[in-house]
Amino acid sequence: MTNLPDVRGRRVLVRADLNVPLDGETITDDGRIRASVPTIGRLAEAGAKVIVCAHLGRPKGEPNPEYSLAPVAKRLGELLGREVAFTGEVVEEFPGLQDGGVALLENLRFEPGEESKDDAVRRAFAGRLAALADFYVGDGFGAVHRKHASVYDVPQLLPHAMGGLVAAEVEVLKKLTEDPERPYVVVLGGAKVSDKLAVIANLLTKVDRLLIGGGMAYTFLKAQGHEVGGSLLQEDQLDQVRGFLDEAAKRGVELVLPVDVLAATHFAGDAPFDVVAADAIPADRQGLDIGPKTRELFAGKLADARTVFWNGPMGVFEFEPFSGGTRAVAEALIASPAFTVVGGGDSAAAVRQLGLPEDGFSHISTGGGASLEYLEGKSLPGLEALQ
Ligand SMILES: Nc1ncnc2c1ncn2[C@@H]1O[C@H](COP(=O)(O)OP(=O)(O)O)[C@@H](O)[C@H]1O
Ligand SMILES: O=C(OP(=O)(O)O)[C@H](O)COP(=O)(O)O
Repeated sequence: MTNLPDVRGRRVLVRADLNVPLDGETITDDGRIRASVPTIGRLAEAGAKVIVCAHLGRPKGEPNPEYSLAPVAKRLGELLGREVAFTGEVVEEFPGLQDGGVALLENLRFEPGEESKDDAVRRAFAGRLAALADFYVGDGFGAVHRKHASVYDVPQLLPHAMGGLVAAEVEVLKKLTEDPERPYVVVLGGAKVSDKLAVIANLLTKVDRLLIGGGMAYTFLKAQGHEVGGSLLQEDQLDQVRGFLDEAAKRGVELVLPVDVLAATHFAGDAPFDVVAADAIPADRQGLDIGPKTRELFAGKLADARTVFWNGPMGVFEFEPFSGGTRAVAEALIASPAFTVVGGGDSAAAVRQLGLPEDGFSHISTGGGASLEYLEGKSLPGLEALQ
């Protein structure tokens, strides 16, 4: 941490990314909590009164018990080896917090001010958060691309510092932006299709190859004129995607799409499915994973890469029958001598859930969208505010 004066006895607000996958109240992967522990622990050791704030999921500005951070408070306490105070309030002063004590606020996205596009509304909420503390530490790397109150506005109201996690993530990603060894391949998948389509225009100016799988692939297949049945689709971005296909061809960037998929009857782990050609998805089916030919195709396209960034699972890996594509890409990266970076909450969780060795990658980042926007060369609100 830089620029932070002696914190003993002072109140420090830490913005962390604790957006972990949950099954009911059970945390299925605690990677992001673990990644947040060093900064929080160090501040507590130094005698600060640490108030942690974070979001979970996308509850859209209103309280929703499904997205409560209560299970996260419990897990954070276990990992820190100290009690974490949690009252279920988004803005809470914790007057009884001792020096070295840690508290967690409830999900910031329960308040409309957190994500508001209206600067005044966002700043008003930021003011309430800033009033809780004397200092701010920005350590939620996975959210630094969001112009949200806790990420962008609060650091403008308080003396602030960049947390160790954000600093370490940026250090690694810098290597990918400064003269990456080629071929440079980016693999995109996952479900945040709209967000990730937005980064492709810029990536096409930087990479040699772009492999597209997961829920991202179907908007491309549809843009090529194929039916995709009930697969994930960003209907309003088809024209934009046609533009990417043209632009890639013009620039000589290889844009590689699935040639086959696992087409399931519905979205469930036990749904019947068939392997079908990517241009022959039946109308009553949805693609939940890339097929075996695509796995081989993608592995081949990764074999000679010297730099790889991968964000977004290739299928619904949470369901075992649809985890094979994600496993195949992960294994291709593990086998590769390239500089390999995996980013994203679910992508990192997938690597761990599939029992793959984390040290098989050069770096596993806690941020997917944040990493992609950094690689685009964009200025990220949460980094800008910490400069
Ligand atoms: N074909 C698909 N259809 C629906 N969801 C998919 C598909 N492929 C992957 N997904 C889902 O994408 C989610 C992860 O997406 P995303 O949040 O974009 O990744 P990350 O968190 O790594 O950035 C996973 O929960 C996975 O089930
Ligand atoms: O999960 C996250 O991003 P990621 O899926 O791109 O890794 C971050 O917590 C940001 O969440 P958001 O994409 O709902 O703003």
